[in-house]
Amino acid sequence: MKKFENIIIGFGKGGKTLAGALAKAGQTVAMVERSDKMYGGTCINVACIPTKYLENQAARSEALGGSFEERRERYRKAIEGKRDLTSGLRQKNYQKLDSLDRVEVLTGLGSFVDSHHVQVTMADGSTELLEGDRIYINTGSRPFIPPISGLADCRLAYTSESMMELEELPERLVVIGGGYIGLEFASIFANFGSRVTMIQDGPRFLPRDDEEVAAAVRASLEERGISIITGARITQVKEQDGAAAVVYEADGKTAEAPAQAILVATGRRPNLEGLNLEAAGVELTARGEVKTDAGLRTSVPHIWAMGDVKGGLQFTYISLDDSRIVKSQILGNGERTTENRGQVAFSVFVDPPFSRVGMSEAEAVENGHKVKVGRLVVGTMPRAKLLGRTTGLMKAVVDADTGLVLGAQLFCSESQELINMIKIAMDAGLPYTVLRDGIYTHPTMSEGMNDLFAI
Ligand SMILES: Cc1cc2nc3c(=O)[nH]c(=O)nc-3n(C[C@H](O)[C@H](O)[C@H](O)COP(=O)(O)OP(=O)(O)OC[C@H]3O[C@@H](n4cnc5c(N)ncnc54)[C@H](O)[C@@H]3O)c2cc1C
Ligand SMILES: NC(=O)c1ccc[n+]([C@@H]2O[C@H](COP(=O)([O-])OP(=O)(O)OC[C@H]3O[C@@H](n4cnc5c(N)ncnc54)[C@H](O)[C@@H]3O)[C@@H](O)[C@H]2O)c1
Repeated sequence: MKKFENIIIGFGKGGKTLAGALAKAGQTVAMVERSDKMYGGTCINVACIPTKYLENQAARSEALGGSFEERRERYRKAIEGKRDLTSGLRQKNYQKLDSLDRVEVLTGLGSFVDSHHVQVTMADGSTELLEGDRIYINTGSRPFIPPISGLADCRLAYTSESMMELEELPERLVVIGGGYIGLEFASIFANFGSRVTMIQDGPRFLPRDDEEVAAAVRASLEERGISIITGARITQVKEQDGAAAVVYEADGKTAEAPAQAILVATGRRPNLEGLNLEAAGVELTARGEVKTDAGLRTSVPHIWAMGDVKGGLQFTYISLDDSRIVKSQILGNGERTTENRGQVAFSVFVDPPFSRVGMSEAEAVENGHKVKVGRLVVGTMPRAKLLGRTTGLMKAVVDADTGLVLGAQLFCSESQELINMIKIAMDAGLPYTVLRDGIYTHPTMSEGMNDLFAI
């Protein structure tokens, strides 16, 4: 049996960052990762980085235009390029931890034996027993596959991960789900040249976002040829002769969407497979997530959880911040918690990207604020014009009494960068006039703040 001060199960963003910090502080760490294809976690291998690479390649391909055959060839090259990128990152991530004297990386499935012992089962079936003073669960999430008749057996149905290994560009793609993965893949494959249909169950497109901005996002996707069906009940997936069809009911009618490929993007659930949490006495929430307090401690005092496995927002930067919170508990003064981490912004990388932070106008009013709303049509901005990226709308919500920024929704080129500036202003408690009256470099999208906040 090997003894460590810290055992981390899962080589995700939170886990690897914490491992480095603990080792730097002189502590020993065992990093347990079940797959040699996943060093560095979901983000760099099968999620954020490869999707954003493909998003960039797809936009370039769309700009070049050409026949479906030419687009198909560019798609194949992009898949190859994506593999090179992720394998390079994976190797770097492994080396970065493996090169640390106090860290040992063990490649095998981690399972609790009791609250201080983890058994690691390697690919060849051999096992190693570890003892840890403190244990951290960072096992991420996996796709939820809804119980739709014919879906589980359909060979043309993919998750986001298997879809990115698809060698051939499908002529027709049906995306099930209108969340972040659904939107990003719909946008990517439309830019590569597939005919895309997106089907979601809920009646409202982007249900948590400002209606006017959501309508602008929808109109832009539809103009790009993506067909969006909301309020649908999918009843069956059919497959015959190398083609598939998604059967659904919407507006009181039954219809079929034909497909060469179906992407299932209906949410992700905590990855607890094989962990044997009961043996450690770690409790789950009613939703099946690892239950944690504001310091990310589980129901067992020397076990913590970070990232997707503990539920809540599923983003790489949340897992990263979770590691800061745990580090603050273990190595610091325990001040940082989930309650004081500040505003969390989101960006969905459609083309152009859509980003938000804080409250929408409707949410602010519901929360009892008297609001002032700024609105900017992106097509009027010099930067948007010179880039030829004139699609978009920005909205900002300000508390009319205090002048504090309550939120912003930006659908425009570079919104994934702009939103962080607004987040900082909100965290710092700056009045909106600081953004309104700032001197910005020109010609940039940032200078839009002068007009957006001129309210
Ligand atoms: C297609 C897609 C695109 C995304 N795009 C973005 C984006 O642009 N920006 C963003 O911020 N977020 C994005 N996300 C979300 C983001 O990827 C996740 O929130 C993040 O990767 C979760 O990290 P984590 O630290 O919780 O764990 P992960 O990175 O998921 O790591 C968990 C690790 O644990 C391992 N593991 C699991 N069980 C065991 C076990 N029992 N023993 C040993 N090892 C185990 C897994 O193999 C895995 O390597 C995207 C997600 C997807 C699916
Ligand atoms: N840019 C980013 O930061 C980024 C990108 C991709 C994914 N992610 C993360 O990954 C997570 C998972 O993404 P996701 O898109 O799978 O989940 P999601 O929860 O965002 O969306 C799921 C969608 O599927 C729909 N749905 C569920 N069951 C359905 C059914 N039977 N028929 C039709 N529609 C159905 C839901 O209404 C919803 O539109 C997200 O929480 C997100 O945080 C982030």
